[in-house]
Parts: sequence; C-alpha cells; structure tokens
Amino acid sequence: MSRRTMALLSQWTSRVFSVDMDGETVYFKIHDTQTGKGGKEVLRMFGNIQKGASCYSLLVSSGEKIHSARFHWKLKDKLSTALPPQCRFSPMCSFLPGVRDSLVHGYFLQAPSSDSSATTERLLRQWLRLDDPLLVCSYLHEENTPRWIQHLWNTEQNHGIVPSEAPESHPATLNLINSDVFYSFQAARDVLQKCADIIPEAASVLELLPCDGDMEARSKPDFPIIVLEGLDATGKTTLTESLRDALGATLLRSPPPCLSPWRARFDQEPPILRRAFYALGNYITAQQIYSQTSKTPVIIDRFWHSTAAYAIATAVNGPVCDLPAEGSELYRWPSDLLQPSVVFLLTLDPEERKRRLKDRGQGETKEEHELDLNQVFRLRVEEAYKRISGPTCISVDASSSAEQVLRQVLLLIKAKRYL
Ligand SMILES: Nc1ncnc2c1ncn2[C@@H]1O[C@H](COP(=O)(O)OP(=O)(O)OP(=O)(O)O)[C@@H](O)[C@H]1O
Ligand SMILES: Nc1ccn([C@H]2C[C@H](O)[C@@H](COP(=O)(O)O)O2)c(=O)n1
Repeated sequence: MSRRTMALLSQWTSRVFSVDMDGETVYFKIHDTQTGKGGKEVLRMFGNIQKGASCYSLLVSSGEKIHSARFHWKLKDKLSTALPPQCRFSPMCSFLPGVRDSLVHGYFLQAPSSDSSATTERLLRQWLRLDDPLLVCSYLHEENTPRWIQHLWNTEQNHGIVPSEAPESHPATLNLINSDVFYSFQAARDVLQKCADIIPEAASVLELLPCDGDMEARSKPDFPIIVLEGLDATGKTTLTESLRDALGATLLRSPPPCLSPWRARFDQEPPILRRAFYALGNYITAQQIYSQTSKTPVIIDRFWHSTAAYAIATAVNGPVCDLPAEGSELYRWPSDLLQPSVVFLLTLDPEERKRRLKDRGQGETKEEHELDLNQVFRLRVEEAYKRISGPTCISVDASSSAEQVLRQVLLLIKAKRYL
C-alpha cells in the first residue's frame, strides 16, 4: 500500500465525500457502525437508488499530482467503455473540510442489475490487481433497515453513512492553487517539466519559454497595454483589429501563435496540464509585449483574465454563489506577470452571442460548446472575470454595432488617459 493511500486511510473517518448526481451535489460522511451511532438518516441519494443495485466509489489515491490527474482523466474513458452500459457513473470527490490540497477525485458507480453488478465488481477487482492508485468502496444496503454501509476494500472496514452539510467553500477551491490556477511562471513551468518525459509536446513548449532572468520586473512601459477579454464571439477579434488600426498599435494574443501547434494536444489533457499550458502562454505573450511597448501601444486578445476565469469556473462546478468570494486570494494577479494598463471586458446578451456564433459558422471548441449548453458555466466565467484583481477592468456592453463599440472603447481610453 502506498504512503499516500495509508495517509488517506488514516484520515478516512474525518473526510467528507461528495457525489454530483443529476445536477445536485450530495455530501456524506461515515460513522463507526460498531458504536451504533449514525447511519439511520438515509441520504436522499441512497434512498433513490434502486433496490438490488450495487454501488461503488473509486477515489484516486496517487500522491503525485500530475499522475493522479492523468489517471483520473483516463479513468473516465475506461469506465465509459469497459463498464456494462446500464452502469451509471457520477463525479465524486473526498476532502477534509478547510484543509488545502486534501481533495481527491473519483467516481461513484451505480450498477442497477445483478448482471451489471457482477461485471462491474469483476472489472474493478481486475483493475485493482493492476495496482492502480485507487481506493475502492462498495455500498451495501443493510437488510430491513434504512441504513447503508460503506465497505472499504482491502481493509475490510465497514462504516455507516450519514449526511453531511455542504462545506463553507466549494471543495474544488481547496486544490485550485497550482492544480487549476498557477500564480507564478515557475509553478506552471514545473508542471510541464515534470511531464516532459510522458508528453513530448511539453518539451517543445519548454523550449519557447523565456529564461528566468527575463522575467524580472521592467520599467514602466512607454505606451499603453490594452487587453480585450470576454466570452467567445463577444467581438474581441473584431475590436482588437480595429483598435490596432485606430491607434497604430501592435496586436498580440494569448496564447501566442507560436504555441498553436500544441494547443489542441494540451486541450485534451486534464486541467493541471491544460491550465499550466495557457498560463505559460501569457508569459510568452508578456515577453512579446515588453519588446513592443517602447515603440507602439499594444493590444492583446485575451490574457490572464481568461486563464484564471475559465480555470476557476470549470473547477468550481456549482451555481455562481459557489465561486470563491470576491476578494479571495484565488483571484489575485500573479506577482511575476506583467500587468496591462487596462482590461476591457466585452459583455453580451447570451442570445446575441449565440446568434453571432451561428453567423460566424466556425466549429466550436469543446469549452465553447460547454458555454452554449451550460448557462451556469457561462455565468460563472463572466462573474470570475469581474472578480479578478490587478489591473483596472472595465466592462463594455458589446451589443451595439462594431463601429459603436470601437467608438465607446476609444472614448474610454482617452477619458481615462491611457493614451
Ligand atoms: N459589434 C458587433 N456587432 C455585430 N456583430 C459583431 C460585432 N462584433 C463582432 N461581430 C461578429 O460576431 C462574430 C464574432 O466576433 P469575433 O470573432 O470578433 O469574436 P471573438 O470574441 O473574437 O470570438 P472568439 O473568442 O471565439 O475568437 C463575428 O462573425 C463578427 O463579425
Ligand atoms: N490567455 C488564455 C486564452 C485562452 N484560454 C482558454 C480558455 C478557454 O478554454 C479557451 C478560449 O479561447 P478561444 O477559444 O476563444 O481561443 O482558451 C486561456 O486559458 N488563457
């Protein structure tokens, strides 16, 4: 048994477990059945489980972050292809309330019939023999009682289940730092360095990164640095191009074009790798800004706000009120990343944004598709954008014509003396 697994087991009874099922998050804890305490209050989730169904939880117990994230990511494909089709699986996690980096991810399985239960159990036992970093539990209904028992494989421990209150902060916030959001160049670069032997593309990205010495603070830029942010199809490309022409500016974007060959590759990876890739893209763009800002104003299509807002809004998967509170350190600007003079956040009514997306007729990325399907995700991204600290961020209603939006932004640039 690995050290990480032993550590998890030693905290087992202090942990809270959560399952995202049918759009709702259910929290539960375990109690010692021997003492007779707990277990009588049946969770609604368990109450709804079909009679005769078998349930299992799989929690990834690897101590190494990248290994754990990639294993969890691949486990989803494995479960969806290998398990009987009737078997449902839902995202699950376990954490120690208020304890940073204590979150572990996994899945909760429901095998409704005896057939699918037998197949599921056989498959799980095979996987465990392969020494996968998994902690597996079965959930058994105690006959003639409303109680459910959690049976922890390999240790033969049994515990009753009791509902638990939702934690004060969304559990994902416990592990956000350096797993979803990277607040320094070094933290993001470390992730790519650690995976360069398993993902050759990471080595190519590392070669493009600035040297440590280049990251040191520079003197105040001579010309303004203006970032355009917003959800897809809010008009960033259109506006950045017209601002470039109107101001005689240099137009840059993040991620920079030199990273394009590897973007799709990192988009397939779990958040820790994907977000580290985008974070590093900002530092490459920052170098490009430094080399231009003594000559012309610089306009940038997406920068740190996009990196942080999408990462936070994806990891925290509940309603907007589940986001870290305004003022949280999770919205801070990385201290080693260049701060632009101003950020304009383009906002648009969802229907108009959809119309523009349709008119543009290009394929959507998976995350863009998600934005369309998932109104709550879109709201979370927009709200996270607004909470990010650092440079002044001005929201601009982008629903008028392209010419009017340009006029409005030029007026703001002049009125606030950014030029
Ligand atoms: N103010 C506007 N009024 C009407 N249509 C607009 C306006 N601005 C942009 N468009 C159109 O909306 C579509 C999306 O605009 P654009 O590509 O500039 O958005 P974007 O924010 O850069 O999108 P993405 O982030 O997906 O690249 C384009 O077809 C563009 O011509
Ligand atoms: N600086 C950036 C730019 C983009 N991203 C991520 C966030 C979304 O997943 C996606 C949106 O980009 P688009 O499809 O509009 O090119 O890219 C980021 O994290 N950081």
